[in-house]
Amino acid sequence: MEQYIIKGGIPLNGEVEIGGAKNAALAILAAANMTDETVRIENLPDVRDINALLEAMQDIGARVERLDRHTVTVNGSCVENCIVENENMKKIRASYYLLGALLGKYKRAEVPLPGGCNIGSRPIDQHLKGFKAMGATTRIEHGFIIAEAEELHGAHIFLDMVSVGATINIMMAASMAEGNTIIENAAKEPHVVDVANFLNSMGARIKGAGTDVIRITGVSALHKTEYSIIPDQIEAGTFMFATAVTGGNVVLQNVIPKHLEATTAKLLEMGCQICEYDDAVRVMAPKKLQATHVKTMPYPGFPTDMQPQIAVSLALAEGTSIVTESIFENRFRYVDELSRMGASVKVEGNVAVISGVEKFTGARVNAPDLRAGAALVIAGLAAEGITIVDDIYYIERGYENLDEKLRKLGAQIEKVASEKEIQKFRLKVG
Ligand SMILES: CC(=O)N[C@H]1[C@@H](OP(=O)(O)OP(=O)(O)OC[C@H]2O[C@@H](n3ccc(=O)[nH]c3=O)[C@H](O)[C@@H]2O)O[C@H](CO)[C@@H](O)[C@@H]1O
Ligand SMILES: C=C(OP(=O)(O)O)C(=O)O
Repeated sequence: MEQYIIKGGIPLNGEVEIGGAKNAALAILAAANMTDETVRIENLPDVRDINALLEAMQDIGARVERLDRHTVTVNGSCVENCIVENENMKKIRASYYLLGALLGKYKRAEVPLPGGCNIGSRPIDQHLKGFKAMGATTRIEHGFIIAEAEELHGAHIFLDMVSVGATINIMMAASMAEGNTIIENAAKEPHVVDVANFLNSMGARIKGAGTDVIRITGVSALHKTEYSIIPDQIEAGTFMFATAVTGGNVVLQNVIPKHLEATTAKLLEMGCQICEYDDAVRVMAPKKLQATHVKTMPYPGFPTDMQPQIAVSLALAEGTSIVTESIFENRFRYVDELSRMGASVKVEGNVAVISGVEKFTGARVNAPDLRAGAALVIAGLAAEGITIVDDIYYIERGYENLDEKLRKLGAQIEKVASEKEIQKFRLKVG
């Protein structure tokens, strides 16, 4: 089991390159199986979830070629059966995108019930409701969701809540259904738009992605394309809070500043200065962060995937902050770990009341999930002394070379795998 070991207290400084968006890339890879022609995908993050999905696609017969670390070609013409048995697909959330993609193309899909971060109950009833409205039957047997249809037809679908996964899944299946589909109360996240742009570049006819009404006219076949994935707004936001909390000054390259607006607005309220360029942003931290309140919301609101990172930063701000988590019911599991480092946070239901403290002190903590894990790394960067973050497997689901990127910004952080390596780090940093 690997850990991150961090000697905190160093302001981050310099430039960091942000990778492609995991949550866009996962859906785009699944959608790449919807044509018999070869699709080239660039700016793919090299993270565990992506590699697990690529492996599962190969298991069902897709031909995947890695041209370089961030570029693949996918050819789905050899997909032999639509039964996804790969064990890892139980663990990741985005395996559900194979349902929409395979159902759209082959009118049949069998996929394990998805996993992902343990941040709430995470039902997929809206995905299934959409498929049913398009003429599919769905059932759950032996841990698999089976969706099949004689033929898929367009439908008018109202989502009961704003769901990124359901919006994208329905959009994929509807791209190859007969006739017109309308998705109302659709998610507007940048990755919904990215997946729509990708499908359109393959010949799909999707309009309105990025608004809450998406209209899709089904086509009978999709064709080859070359596509570059958008930058990861959550990776970018994570580095922005890491900069803020360490009192640093960092330029993030390869970002779309518009996608970061909710994060930027909060950092400004907390006293940071932000400069926006065409495809970069600079974050300059103040001497002391100020408290603020935040509520997670679907895009363009403040992202739930950034909630632990802002909460950790507020725990070191001057004053009392209120963080309300309105998307997932179990996304404060990191708070006990943070308390070990000296944070003062009281959680009641979906609200955390955070009284800023003067400093954190390093401790050994567990990453309970992906973003909470990243947030604990941020806490370690700011803490006095040494922090060890266990279970970094979760963090690596969604961050490529987090330790390396932080080291380039001056942080003292290393990935270690044994007590011996931990001791070596302690001796090195003094
Ligand atoms: C792989 C991926 O892209 N994961 C992202 C995706 O997850 P995911 O697609 O699971 O999140 P959704 O947007 O679907 O979930 C939003 C809310 O709707 C509920 N819901 C959703 C679908 C459904 O059928 N029924 C239902 O009740 C969920 O429990 C949650 O409370 O969007 C989340 C919200 O931005 C992000 O935190 C995740 O990082
Ligand atoms: C919650 C997340 O991922 P997943 O939906 O894959 O669990 C995330 O990316 O923060």
